[in-house]
Amino acid sequence: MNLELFYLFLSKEKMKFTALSQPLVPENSLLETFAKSGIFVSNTYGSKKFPQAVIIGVKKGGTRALLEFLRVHPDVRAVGAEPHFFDRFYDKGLEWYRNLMPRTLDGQITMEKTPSYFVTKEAPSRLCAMSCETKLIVVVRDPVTRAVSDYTQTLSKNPELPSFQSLAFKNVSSGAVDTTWSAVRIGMYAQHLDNWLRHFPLSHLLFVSGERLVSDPAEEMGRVQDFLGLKRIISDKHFYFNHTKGFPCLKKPEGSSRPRCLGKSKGRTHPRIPTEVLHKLREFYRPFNLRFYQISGQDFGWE
Ligand SMILES: Nc1ncnc2c1ncn2[C@@H]1O[C@H](COP(=O)(O)OS(=O)(=O)O)[C@@H](OP(=O)(O)O)[C@H]1O
Repeated sequence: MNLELFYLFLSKEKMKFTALSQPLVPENSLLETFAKSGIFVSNTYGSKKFPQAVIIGVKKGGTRALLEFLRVHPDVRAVGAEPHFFDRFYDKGLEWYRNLMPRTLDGQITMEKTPSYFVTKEAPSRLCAMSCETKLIVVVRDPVTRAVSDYTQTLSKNPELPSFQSLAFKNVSSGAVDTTWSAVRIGMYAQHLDNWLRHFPLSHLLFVSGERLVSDPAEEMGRVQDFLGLKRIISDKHFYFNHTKGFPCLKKPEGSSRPRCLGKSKGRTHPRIPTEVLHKLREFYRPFNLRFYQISGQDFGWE
């Protein structure tokens, strides 16, 4: 096989391969197949590129689900773990960051997700210093539910944690919300968005509804694929609703024995929070939500 033909074959095979089972089968398996068949291949196809699209937030919005669903697409390659480059590891330098990326062939998009970028003051200017052309995706979710989800995660690591209401309010009876608590602060989306819009035009941002990602993943994934300039490949036929999990999961990829739901840390049972506490928090968020709808041009329908 001449080299050009071989790369074409490799690229086509890889497309099929990533579409069906990317997260379950190590990418080296394809190369092993070639090795077994006597064809020598070094693990250097494609190249490591800076991400052209980044899922920047929000924490507990549904960012893992979005990334895993996107990875079904043959033209998307993504880092599995969160790199935290633009918040924690910026001093390691851009080459360090690029090296974390998977190799991509021409036409494939490199992606990563780190939900804390959305609330990191320095992240927009740093990301723009890499490339102001980067497409940014934000998965947003009702900030009250998001705060409870955030609290649930911390509680799962520290069962001695004080109650939700004692953390959310400076004074529960006066209803003064403690905006220094990160679980509250992250949900003030409009404020964080202002910071991003100082560096990126609104057209570079896509807001994904965390609620619709659960109720109608195919529809939401359609919007995401359009925004990324990808062919609409991920569709209804990739999802089924798993009633035990209470969430949509990916159907069994070919060659795998099981369908794929996200792990136990996604879709935790939330503790019961008193209704009046949730009500007070809803009132607090209302003006922020309205401003967020105005800026983004989308009404997410949170009460
Ligand atoms: N398909 C599917 N399966 C499981 N979970 C799903 C799914 N789609 C969205 N979600 C919601 O994602 C919430 C976790 O959000 P993130 O992945 O952004 O969390 S994290 O910031 O990365 O920790 C997680 O929050 P909790 O329910 O509070 O655990 C889920 O509600």
